[in-house]
Amino acid sequence: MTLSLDDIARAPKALLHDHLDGGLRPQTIIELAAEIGHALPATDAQALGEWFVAAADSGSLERYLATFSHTVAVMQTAESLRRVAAECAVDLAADGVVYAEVRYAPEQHLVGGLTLPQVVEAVQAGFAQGSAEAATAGRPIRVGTLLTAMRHAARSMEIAELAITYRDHGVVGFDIAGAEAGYPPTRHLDAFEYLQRENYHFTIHAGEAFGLPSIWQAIQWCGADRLGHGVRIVDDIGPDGSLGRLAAYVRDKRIPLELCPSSNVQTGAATSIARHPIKLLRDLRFRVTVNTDNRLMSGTSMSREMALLSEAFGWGWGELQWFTINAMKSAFIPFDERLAIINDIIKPAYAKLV
Ligand SMILES: O=c1[nH]cnc2c1ncn2[C@H]1C[C@H](O)[C@@H](CO)O1
Ligand SMILES: [Zn+2]
Repeated sequence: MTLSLDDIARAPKALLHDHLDGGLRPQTIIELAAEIGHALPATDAQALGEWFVAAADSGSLERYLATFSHTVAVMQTAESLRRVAAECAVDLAADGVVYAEVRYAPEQHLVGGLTLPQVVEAVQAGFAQGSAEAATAGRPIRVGTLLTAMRHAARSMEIAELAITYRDHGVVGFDIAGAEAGYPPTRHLDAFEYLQRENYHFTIHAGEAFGLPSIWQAIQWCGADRLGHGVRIVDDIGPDGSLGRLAAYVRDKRIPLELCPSSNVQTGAATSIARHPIKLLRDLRFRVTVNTDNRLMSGTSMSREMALLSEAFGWGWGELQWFTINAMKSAFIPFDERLAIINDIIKPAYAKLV
């Protein structure tokens, strides 16, 4: 059975890996760019949306990341950050996402003179506003934020401290992102060690553009709770399904993989949705989650990612519920709050659908 996009949009979903600066509405980019005189590659919303997808469809993570210069450019004031975050919450909720962790790199939003705390507070205000609007519209959503440090830069300790400062104000975790090759996670070991001493949670983009050494460092040196992508863990799985030591560790410890199917095809981490390692990883019962990464650059949504997988692998409500509960189990909010979302929202809704 293949599920339709509309059916899937009605089901509750949980999203752990979505970038704030990778999910703007094209029309919002156009309006914000006009206010500051930023030149865009297209001036009509439809054409701009298509430009992002085509430009990100490059086969290389570095070229994919180059498209963010336009979104980051229009997110340099408190008002623009607030607006983008509010719209993000509204859009995710309208797509049936009931729990989301949205990440962004505060250090990339200082060009207009904001301080790091001002950036965080503007984004938090936007999520509060957007979540309230979504609840009023009958689509309640809970949004937690992850603060990302850019792996080529040298501000990870500062960003880790920022995350701790705002841990009781909606910031639920930390991450590093950016070009992976040449920037191993161990460059930021001091930040990860600090966060561990603070009993905090973090994920690391690893195993996307670079393979097993990156995943191994993220887990065994840095202590990552989850892997951003982690898709290249398949390099440690034999043709007969036998697991190497690292793959076995990841599965045994139930380390969540934040898989992002469409993004992986665009950056060359997977050759197609139909050949995406998510099928093998699910069959082997890794802790697999489904994510959007960058809705603008992939022209996608959480429901669309699920629909693509349903079409490619014949997955139905049973599999979708499994992915959704996996994501909720792996969220960075407290255990009792995760359990409440699973038991009060997700399970009753899927019980009706299955
Ligand atoms: O998939 C990704 N891999 C590595 N870095 C990424 C990915 N998607 C977005 N980023 C970067 C670009 C953004 O500006 C930054 C913060 O969200 O994170
Ligand atoms: Zn990402």
